This record gives sequence, structure tokens and C-alpha cells, in this order.
Amino acid sequence: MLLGVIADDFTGASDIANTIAKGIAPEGGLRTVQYLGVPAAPAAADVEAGVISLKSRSIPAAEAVAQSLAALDWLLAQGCRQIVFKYCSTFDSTPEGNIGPVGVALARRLDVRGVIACPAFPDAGRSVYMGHLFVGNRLLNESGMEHHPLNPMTDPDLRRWLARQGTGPVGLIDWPTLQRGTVATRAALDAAAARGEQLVIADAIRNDDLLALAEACADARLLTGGSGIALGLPRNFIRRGAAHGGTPDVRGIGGPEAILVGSCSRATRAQIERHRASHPVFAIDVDQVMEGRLTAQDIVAFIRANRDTAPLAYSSSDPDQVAALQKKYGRETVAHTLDALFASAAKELFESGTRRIVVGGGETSGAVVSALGITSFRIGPEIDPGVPVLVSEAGAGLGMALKSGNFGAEDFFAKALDAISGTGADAR
Ligand SMILES: Nc1ncnc2c1ncn2[C@@H]1O[C@H](COP(=O)(O)OP(=O)(O)O)[C@@H](O)[C@H]1O
Ligand SMILES: O=C(O)[C@@H](O)C(=O)COP(=O)(O)O
Repeated sequence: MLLGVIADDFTGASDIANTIAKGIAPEGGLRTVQYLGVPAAPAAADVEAGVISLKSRSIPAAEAVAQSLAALDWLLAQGCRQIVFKYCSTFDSTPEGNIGPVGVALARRLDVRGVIACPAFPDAGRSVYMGHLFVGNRLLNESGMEHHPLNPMTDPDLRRWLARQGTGPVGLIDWPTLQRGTVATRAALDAAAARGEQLVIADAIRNDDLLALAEACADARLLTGGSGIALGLPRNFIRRGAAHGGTPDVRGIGGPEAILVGSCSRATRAQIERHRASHPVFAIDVDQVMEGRLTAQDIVAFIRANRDTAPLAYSSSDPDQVAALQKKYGRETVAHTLDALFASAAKELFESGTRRIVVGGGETSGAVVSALGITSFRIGPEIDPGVPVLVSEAGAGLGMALKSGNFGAEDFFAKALDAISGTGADAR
């Protein structure tokens, strides 16, 4: 294994696994596997990139650090030459952590400084300029992310946000420096390291900027960022002759389907509305869930009753309703109750033969996949930017798509089910 990734949630992991498996033309990508948690056994010999999915984005910082270091140990034991810490392209975190503490802990363990921190993902509209994160043409804190149920992002200044997480001084490679080329960028990173800056925010507004950063960091032991930061990394290995390039084959998965959605993000809510126009949908009443009057059995019954018609069950609400529910029951309590609800519905559906499951939302995906007992996925074709088809490596066969809240076109959900069943050797 050449390249190892520690991802702080499951959708984020499949996003970066997609980037690495796909690579860029003409070289292509690396043979990539997404692992669900730190594997108990060594990787298969043919795997060139391993992406470990943690569920560490919203847990206490000390636990996130411990899990990330365990993932690092496993990746190093597989021979990884380069490590990426993958977090959200909208920098999802709170002032208490976890991006800063995990980034610093990994840097310390690897004994490196001047480590890139760049959440930019231009294909999904995320860009960083002068250390500030934009979503489309809005600053992060005016993009809808200020209403996120678990980590409201209220400040677009990434250096300031990281500093609040106790990282010590944070550097900046600004866009003009990046434009001066690889040598200047490397020199700026070295200077940041010499000043004791462990993490360095890097600007990037186009894919070319991400490729330039990857070139400047070809020998870096550690990078951190969104999936975009990995865009040019496979090419580094392939050009040096360490990997062959190309893309892997995966087989399509047919069978009964379910769509489960706990994301309350703006894009997801629009996708649900689009799906509703021509498919059965079940709006989960959160009050009823909290009072124990609506259970996983109700979701399972709805999905079974609507087999072959792309049934979708969702708890998603608009920001006002989310705020009211959180005030009534507590932020963590609502989230954990709903995550557990989706997890047990998915488990029952899988055990009774559902073979295509699409999930909306990172936390929701983490809860669902953990309940299914799947340990690894091969990466299939990209459905929309950042969301690939996933096919389980072992067992009865399960095809999934784990959609980040903000990703995907409006027709995503129906398209994802088709992509899972249509996945073939020639689909990539
Ligand atoms: N109606 C709701 N009110 C409050 N919280 C909700 C509601 N529906 C879902 N949630 C919770 O909000 C969180 C959404 O996060 P996540 O699944 O990561 O979505 P995203 O990818 O959009 O961030 C989940 O923990 C989910 O259980
Ligand atoms: O970088 C991204 O935006 C995604 O890969 C990601 O991490 C998504 O997280 P969720 O929005 O919680 O699904």
C-alpha cells in the first residue's frame, strides 16, 4: 500500500476513495479500498490506496485523536509512504475540535511540520482564497452551513477556526504564492515549518491549484484536506513507476432497494423534493420517534410495501424545524436517536434481502454502515462528483452509495440506484 487515508466520516471516505480510484487522465488512479473502521487484518496485496473510514468528526477530540492514531499505525504497517487526513470540504468541526487536534497529533507522530490543510473541492463549489472558505459564491458562514445540526460553521476564516481548536500558530500558502510555482510553494511550506507552524492553510480555487499543491507535496509524509487534496497524488506515484494506474472493475449489484436520508442539508432537501415528484417517500415524524411511537419497523414496512419503486424514507427537516426539535430534545439526543433508527432499519432490510442501499448524510451513513457488519468496499463509478458506487468486498453482495449532505444533483437518489445496478466492468 502506497497511499493511506484517514477519513473522519464515511461519506467523506467514499468521496476521497473515489478521487483516488479515478485519478486524472491520462494516468488514472490507484487500486483503492474503503475500509470501515481500522481493519483487524492486513490489506490484500493488490491494494495501492487504503481509505480508513472513521466516525470521528463529531466525537470528543481526545477520542478522535486516539482513533486517528490507531488508523495511522495500521496504514504505516501496510507500508504507506504518504498519509492524508481527510475532513469535510466545508471544514465541519466545532471550536472544540476535531480537525486541529487530529491534524496536530498526526503531524507529531510523523514528526513533520508545515503540513498542508486545504478543504478546497472546486468540482463541488468549495474554494479557499486568502485562507477563507467559500461554497459557491458565498462565504462558508452564509452558505447554509451556519445551520448544520451538529457543527454550525459560523466563521469562514480557516486560520482563525483552527486556532480556536488549540493548534498553535497556523500558516497560510496564499494563492499568489501558489501561482509562483512548485519551488516557491515548497519554500513557503519549509518556512512555515521553520516558524513552528504545524498546519498551513493552502488556498486553492481551481483543480489546477490542487494539482500544483500535490506536486509540491509529492514527498510530504502527511497532507490534510478535503478530497480535492488527493487529486494529484495518484499521478505522483504512477509517474514515479510505483503504481500502474488505470481504474478497477466492479460488478453491478441488483436486488431490492432502499433510500434512507438523515441529512438536513440544503442540497439533500432539494433532492428529496425532486424524488417525491415521481417516487414514494416517507416523512419520518421526529416527535413520534422521540416519543417511541414510530420505530424502525415502520420504515421497514414502508420500504417493503414500495419495493421496486425506489422508496425513500427521510427525517430531514428545514433549519427552523431542526432548531425547534433540538431545543425540545437536545441536539445530541435527536441526532443519536435518528442515527440509531436508520441503522436498525437498514440492518433489518439488509438481513431480509435488500441489496441496494443509498444513504443521505455523513453521520447517517456512518451509523447505517456500522450496523450492517460490512468491513470494506471496492470503489465503482462516480454517480455525481464526490459520490461513487460502493460494492462490498465480501459476503452476500451489497451495493451502496453514501451521499454527503451537500453533494449530488437534484436527481441523485434515483440515479444512484440505477448506477449501483448498472455497474459493470466496462462502466468505468
Ligand atoms: N429532523 C431532524 N432534526 C434534527 N436532527 C436531525 C433531523 N434529521 C436528521 N437529524 C440528524 O442530523 C444529523 C445530520 O448529519 P449528517 O447525516 O452528517 O448529514 P449531512 O451529511 O447533511 O451533514 C444526523 O445526525 C441526523 O440524525
Ligand atoms: O468533503 C466533503 O464535503 C465530503 O466528502 C464530506 O466529508 C461530507 O460530509 P457530510 O456532509 O457529513 O456527508
